[in-house]
Amino acid sequence: MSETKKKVAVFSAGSWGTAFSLVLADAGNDVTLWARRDDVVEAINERRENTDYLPGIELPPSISASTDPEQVAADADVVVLTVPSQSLRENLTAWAPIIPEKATMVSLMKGVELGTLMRMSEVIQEVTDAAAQRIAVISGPNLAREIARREPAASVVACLDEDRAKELQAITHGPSFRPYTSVDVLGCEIGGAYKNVVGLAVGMAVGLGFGDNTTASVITRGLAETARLATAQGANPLTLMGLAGLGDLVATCSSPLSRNRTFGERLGQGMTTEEIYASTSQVAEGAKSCKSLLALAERTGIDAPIAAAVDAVVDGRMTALDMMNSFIARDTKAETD
Ligand SMILES: NC(=O)C1=CN([C@@H]2O[C@H](COP(=O)(O)OP(=O)(O)OC[C@H]3O[C@@H](n4cnc5c(N)ncnc54)[C@H](OP(=O)(O)O)[C@@H]3O)[C@@H](O)[C@H]2O)C=CC1
Ligand SMILES: O=C(CO)COP(=O)(O)O
Repeated sequence: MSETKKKVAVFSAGSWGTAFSLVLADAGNDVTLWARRDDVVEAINERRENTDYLPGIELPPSISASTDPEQVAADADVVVLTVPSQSLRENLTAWAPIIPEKATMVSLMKGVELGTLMRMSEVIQEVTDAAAQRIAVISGPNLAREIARREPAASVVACLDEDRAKELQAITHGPSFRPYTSVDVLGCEIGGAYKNVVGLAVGMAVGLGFGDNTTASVITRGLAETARLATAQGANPLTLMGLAGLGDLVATCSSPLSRNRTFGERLGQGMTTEEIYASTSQVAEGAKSCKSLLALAERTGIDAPIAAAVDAVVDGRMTALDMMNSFIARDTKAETD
């Protein structure tokens, strides 16, 4: 449990921002949530519930919300960022001037920026001009709804500054949430972004009606692909075997709560990407990040057959069934397990 109460600003009040606010509140901190819509702020402050994203979950008085970023960021010790990956740069450009200079910035996002191929911590560093040691990442098997229900879960707090990672560990450790520290920011971020792409592939297999042999094969080869890219970029291979790698991959690929797996399942059932976007506003980060991860793999000289095939299905250049067949076909460089 938190020894020192901190003031934490959380941008924004989607499913993970709200659930993570509960983690912070349970650990004894004061949390201010930024939401861009008045109705979300009113529901949180008046009804003590985020009816849009976490209906039925009561929010304690230590969590308040506002649409005013300046009010949210004022005097914050920690600023948590949890907007969709592809809008982070635009959002943070507006918020950078109001973030207190001493505050630790924490990314909860799992994606890689299109075009620049930057990880979220790199975008934060570039936009705010902060030292990399001031930026942390929290990533692990943390499906928002299960966290909000206080089901036990663990996660990784990664920061190049180990003392800062330990401080964040202390202020997030609560009755149902167990954070572990790491200095491997890169490994955690590649693990978090890649598992969404593998979750899409597994969802496609499920949507096509395939069983556990298929999904286990995709998960395992997906982990190999993730580890190949992450280690080539400089990550510790053990990170990919931990909570932010294998742990998150298993949670995402097994759970009907995962938006990426659900998105893949719909593709597997024959819906197009456009039809899926028209049917839901929920974020499936892997549908965008597969392109960035594929480009990152190409730039690094790494074979990434699952990311390539997922990208082709998302773009409508390949059917989900062809993707599964390409997975079995002997058309990649990898021959050993
Ligand atoms: N949900 C989960 O279980 C987990 C999610 N994550 C990661 O957290 C990040 C956020 O996901 P999550 O909370 O689930 O997403 P949600 O779809 O639940 O919420 C998205 C939030 O971002 C806001 N938003 C959407 N577009 C913009 C924009 N252009 N500018 C500013 N705000 C915007 C939404 O506001 P509005 O309601 O007004 O549209 C909403 O508050 C992702 O990177 C995801 O991978 C990580 C771990 C767990
Ligand atoms: O990152 C997550 C669980 O750790 C959430 O996964 P989805 O974004 O696929 O819902």
